[in-house]
Amino acid sequence: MRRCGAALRLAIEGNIAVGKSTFVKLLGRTFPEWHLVTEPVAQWQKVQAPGTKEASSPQSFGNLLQMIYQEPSRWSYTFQTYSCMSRLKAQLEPLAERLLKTPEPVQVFERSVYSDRYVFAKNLFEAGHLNPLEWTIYQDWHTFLLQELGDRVALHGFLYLQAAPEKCLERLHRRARSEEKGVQLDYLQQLHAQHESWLVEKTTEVHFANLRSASVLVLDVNQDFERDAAVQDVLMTKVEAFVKMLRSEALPSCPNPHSGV
Ligand SMILES: Nc1ncnc2c1ncn2[C@@H]1O[C@H](COP(=O)(O)OP(=O)(O)OP(=O)(O)O)[C@@H](O)[C@H]1O
Ligand SMILES: Nc1nc(=O)c2ncn([C@H]3C[C@H](O)[C@@H](CO)O3)c2[nH]1
Repeated sequence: MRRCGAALRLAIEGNIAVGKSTFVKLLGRTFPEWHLVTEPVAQWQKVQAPGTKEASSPQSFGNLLQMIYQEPSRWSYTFQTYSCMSRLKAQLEPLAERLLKTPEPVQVFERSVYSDRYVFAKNLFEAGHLNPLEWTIYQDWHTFLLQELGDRVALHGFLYLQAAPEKCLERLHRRARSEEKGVQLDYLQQLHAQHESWLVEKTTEVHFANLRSASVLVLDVNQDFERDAAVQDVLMTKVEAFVKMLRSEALPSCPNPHSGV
């Protein structure tokens, strides 16, 4: 159970190009006091030695995102170790000073150590790009690390942005990220099915009790919310109600600092 003053922790999940980054920006405008953590794509596009800053060491070891799309069987295991580690680091970052002063802090992560396994790595294994030995090793360290870290990496809820794979492909083409130019509809259909099994149908076997009990808010984002204030309002109202519900569930005995009592 969450202590009074501890942050409520959420992750945004959804298919490639469904609009997560766009949604994060909208959350930032609507709830400026929330702490939002974007997916570290730039880090995957330019892998550098740990502890080096671009100014001090311009050496990059390569674009891992491009490598996995070009040669998935060669690079899937490497990618999933790196993506999961970067997500773990983000989820373990201590609360920013600014958030410590907020009465009801909220942290929102773009994807999580859970989608790393139950969407992407699982899909790569089922597609034959992770071999059984690699998948076994990945799952072994993933379970071990997350069980050891316990509540430190636990999330209270998920905001699942749901849209048809065809819509995601349309947006992916519009965004035109060079590494993704070979992405086909069938890959987005596979990832859509993984999200649905995990977050909606709940048929994916998960290995963490706190993950099973986390709530999921499904948000239909087929409609264009980028340029439509009314659609944005509907989405933000749902998020606000979800957060309120999670707070009352996780903190039944904490006084509400906004209630004036
Ligand atoms: N609801 C929407 N309607 C129309 N276009 C959208 C919508 N949301 C996002 N877009 C557009 O779709 C493209 C992809 O959006 P975005 O980069 O936010 O996706 P993402 O889910 O963060 O992608 P990734 O999975 O690669 O991190 C962008 O060009 C964005 O402007
Ligand atoms: N293989 C694989 N595993 C992941 O955990 C993962 N997370 C994100 N991505 C890809 C999707 C977008 O192209 C791009 C930005 O989201 O990175 C991933 N690919």
